[in-house]
Amino acid sequence: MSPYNTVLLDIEGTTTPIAFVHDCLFPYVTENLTHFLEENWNSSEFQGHIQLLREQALKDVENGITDAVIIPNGNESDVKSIQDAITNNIRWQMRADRKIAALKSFQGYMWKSGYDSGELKSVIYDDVVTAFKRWKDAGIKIYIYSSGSVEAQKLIFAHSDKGNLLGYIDGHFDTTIGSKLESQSYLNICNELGIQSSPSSMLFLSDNINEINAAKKAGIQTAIVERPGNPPLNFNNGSGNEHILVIHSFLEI
Ligand SMILES: CSCCC(=O)C(=O)COP(=O)(O)O
Ligand SMILES: [Mg+2]
Repeated sequence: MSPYNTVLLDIEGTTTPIAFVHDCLFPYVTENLTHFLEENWNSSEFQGHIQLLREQALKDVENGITDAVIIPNGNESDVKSIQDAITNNIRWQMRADRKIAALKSFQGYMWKSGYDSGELKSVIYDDVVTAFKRWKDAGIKIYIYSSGSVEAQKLIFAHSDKGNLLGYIDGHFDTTIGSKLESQSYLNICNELGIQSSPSSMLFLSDNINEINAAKKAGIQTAIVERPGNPPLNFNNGSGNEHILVIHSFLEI
């Protein structure tokens, strides 16, 4: 690996166990949804999130996604029918684990209540904190790029089992900069950070081979992170992935 002065980190499967996301964060949304909709119905912030979900559902239908759940507006339907449609829409998107900005920002908005009440506390791998300290001591900048919304990312690092880690992080990116599966998104991040002429000065760590390949194509250095509970990598000869550096802890870098 060549020297790097910026790291870009995925969250789920990389800094945080997939199990925390699927066994704690996602059930928090599905189990509390009905009550949350009733409690927050008159909040303008809440209605802003619902409007994003409504617009996304219309785009989904336009794009031929036949099982998309349309959310009517107040002129078209009564409150109970709208709430049922929102519930069905969110449950459908979460079953499919969609990495769509409207869903992700709604989830982040709901998780805030869970972190504030103490019901949620995130899990960050031990080596991540040690690596954060080492990188900071070496003057290396730390950025996050996750499908989770920026708000949700900040909550994960602020309310972790290792304490508030936000002070280590120089900035956050979510899919509003582009899909994690497209090289252009990584170039956009380099542009934002003013390192477009030297993308190889950045190291991207993720558990997802398709994200790693997209970042590599943009000229960024990469390593794939294999954590307990992540799906097996199965890099067979001929897959084209044999040369990708596999790590099990950030301290191997
Ligand atoms: C950071 S919010 C919780 C995780 C989440 O919803 C998600 O989609 C994370 O995906 P990642 O890109 O970090 O693998
Ligand atoms: Mg991930």
